Amino acid sequence: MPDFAVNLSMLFTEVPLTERFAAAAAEGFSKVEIQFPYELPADHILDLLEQHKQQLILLNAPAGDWLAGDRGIACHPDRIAEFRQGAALAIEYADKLKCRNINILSGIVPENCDYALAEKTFIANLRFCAEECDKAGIQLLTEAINTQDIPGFFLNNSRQAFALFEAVGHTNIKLQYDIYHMQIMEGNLIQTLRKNLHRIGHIQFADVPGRHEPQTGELNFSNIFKALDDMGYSGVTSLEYNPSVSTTESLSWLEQIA
Ligand SMILES: O=C(O)[C@@H](O)C(=O)CO
Ligand SMILES: [Mg+2]
Repeated sequence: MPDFAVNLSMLFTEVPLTERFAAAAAEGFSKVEIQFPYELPADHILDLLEQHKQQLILLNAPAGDWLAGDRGIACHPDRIAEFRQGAALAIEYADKLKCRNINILSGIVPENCDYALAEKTFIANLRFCAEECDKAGIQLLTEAINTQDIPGFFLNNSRQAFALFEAVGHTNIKLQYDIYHMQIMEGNLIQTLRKNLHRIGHIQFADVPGRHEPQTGELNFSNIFKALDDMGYSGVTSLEYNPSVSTTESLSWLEQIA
């Protein structure tokens, strides 16, 4: 079975972020991820991780002004300085929290922005971060996100990601493969994972449709997890779904299929 982690930004939201570490530990999770940890000082998060003997395995770099509609700014030509400042903050948090993976969100292509310029900006920002993360011993990731949930999101399928990696030309960049987004955008999950495992650094999942826990939609997670084992995937696989019931109740699939 995969090495599971739980996303504390989407699960255990019944309680404030500071209490989710304990809630996750009570359900047996020793690995956690947080999309945007910046609302808490890194020292506070470190205390919580140590208290609950947990490892933070992933955080996102700041993604602009989420409430104003930003979903990342790495492809925004006019915000390169802001993006790089955010990347530095992400590395500072990751360093302090001993977190070995940072995810960069490309963002939505800005209105009236030439697509080629957005692509060029994203490539340059990924190259810059790949190098900065490399120096800090951190794996840089970027995630493809479906365009139903986020219309206009620049990076939205695996083929596009792998072509971009060629253009970036740095070894320290891998795909954060989110099974939920990829089922919506391209399907063919197991074959894509198997063929590209060497370029995939982290996996997340939710069922489709609805983005809820396994067994609520169309995906056969029992087969997917078995295939990941069979292909030798040794990374972490994270629960990143909106529970359709309470978080604790939503975990019943773990006993049934995992
Ligand atoms: O899939 C997602 O939505 C996340 O992994 C994420 O980081 C966007 O904030
Ligand atoms: Mg995801």
